[in-house]
Amino acid sequence: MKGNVHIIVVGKENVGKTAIVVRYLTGRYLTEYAHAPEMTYERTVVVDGKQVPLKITDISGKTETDLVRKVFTFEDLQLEHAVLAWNLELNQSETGFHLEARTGSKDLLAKVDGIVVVYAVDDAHSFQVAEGVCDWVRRDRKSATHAPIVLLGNKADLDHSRSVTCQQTEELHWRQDTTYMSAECSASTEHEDINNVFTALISKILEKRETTLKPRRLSQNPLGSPKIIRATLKRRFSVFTRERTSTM
Ligand SMILES: Nc1nc2c(ncn2[C@@H]2O[C@H](COP(=O)(O)OP(=O)(O)OP(=O)(O)O)[C@@H](O)[C@H]2O)c(=O)[nH]1
Repeated sequence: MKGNVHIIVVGKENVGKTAIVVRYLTGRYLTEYAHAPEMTYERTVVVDGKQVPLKITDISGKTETDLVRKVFTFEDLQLEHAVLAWNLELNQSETGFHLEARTGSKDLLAKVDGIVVVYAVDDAHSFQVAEGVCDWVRRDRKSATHAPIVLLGNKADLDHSRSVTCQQTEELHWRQDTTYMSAECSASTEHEDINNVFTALISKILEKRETTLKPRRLSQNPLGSPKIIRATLKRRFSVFTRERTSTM
């Protein structure tokens, strides 16, 4: 296969992004993970019988959120959510404070093939963040980069302390978007659900790639059906027929 498939995983801190990625790639679950602003993993996976070179970037949700909140009064809630999930950094210069994408998130967004937005089912705020991020991504991305999005509810094993219902995901207005999918999983107890999510996403990306690359099919008969050809010829030659008739 030519070119790798690049997927990014984003979401509020502590929702289990790293746990999901590690579970998918190694089948293992660890209780603690080293925190890095951004980690990229590269593997070859088999999807739809094809060897797919895969790149997954796990973006930490840890931000200087409190500091950011103190300095900025967010008029745009979606931006606030994007800040929470995209690891934006607050920088101070002579002219004041600036928000900057520490990981080049916005540039990354233009280049990725698929996005997994994670929330935890026991953390209602993480769901709001995820929803805001999906809206922000859909609004921000260029029309040419309609990367499929998966909204993934993790920690499904914590059903007893659930604060996000399945109905809430179903009610999202952008559900009609064909590039959007939603699912739930538990990185701590299950491998299969996570595997299915990534497989479905990669499959969708490959399908999208094939339709974009496929050359436009030429019509079987470029001139049209015999009936149309006969009608066109008749129209063209009717001038001569009329002329001949008038001289008679
Ligand atoms: N109960 C339960 N705990 C989980 C699950 N997945 C992850 N965790 C725990 O949640 C905590 C956070 O997991 P991480 O994978 O580090 O979360 P993250 O979203 O990558 O966090 P940041 O790097 O801070 O953005 C860890 O203590 C995990 O053990 C899950 O499915 N169920």
